[in-house]
Amino acid sequence: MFGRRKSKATGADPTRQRFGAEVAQRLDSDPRMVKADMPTAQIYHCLDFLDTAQCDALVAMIDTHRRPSTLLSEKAGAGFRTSESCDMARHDPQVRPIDESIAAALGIPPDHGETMQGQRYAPGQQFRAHHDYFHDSESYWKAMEKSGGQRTWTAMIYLNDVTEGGATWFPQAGIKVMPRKGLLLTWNNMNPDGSPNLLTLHEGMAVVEGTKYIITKWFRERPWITG
Ligand SMILES: O=C(O)CCC(=O)C(=O)O
Ligand SMILES: [Fe+2]
Repeated sequence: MFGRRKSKATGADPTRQRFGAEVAQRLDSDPRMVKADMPTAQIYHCLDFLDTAQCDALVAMIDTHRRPSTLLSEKAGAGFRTSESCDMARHDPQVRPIDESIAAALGIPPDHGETMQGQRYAPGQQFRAHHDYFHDSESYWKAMEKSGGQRTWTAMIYLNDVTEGGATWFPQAGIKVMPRKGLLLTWNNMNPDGSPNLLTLHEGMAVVEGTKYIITKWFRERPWITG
């Protein structure tokens, strides 16, 4: 009689609240994980999450497949995301165990993860300040709602050391993370009540010298359907 209620990208949400709490509990109980000391956002890191050989193998794949990065939003202008990226083949024997180990560290079923993204930044390239969660106001939301819904946690791994620049900066949470080979950085894009956390605004700062390679995983609130 009332039709199906469409879920929204924003506002408090019990599913996202539970999701956030369960992942935080998992990370808190893992001695490898270090929690950033701040009340405003849930941000963790883990040194040497990947070893040198794993990082080098992913870098080689990114170099083979890279193409100019794209954006979901139609509102961002030129220069917003100037890096190169690629999808990392999910079932590749070198990718799959890494994909699964990230999901296991967060305690999220692997099918909630979007395809792992590889990214490469040459000097001067950057990803300007953005949120990883989806906005209701954007035209992409309808499609995203059907393919697993909101993005909850992000996990990133730096695949090399960068000579200068290339930090991941959260200007509102007040934290800047320098690239370090093998380091995993992960954060909850939601608040404890399941609403989007505006303070997770972050930027991939321009590389000054060297080249920056990372992989990124975005985890949805429901299984991500590849269509
Ligand atoms: O390059 C970085 O440090 C940040 C990357 C990022 O924000 C993303 O992939 O969503
Ligand atoms: Fe991001």
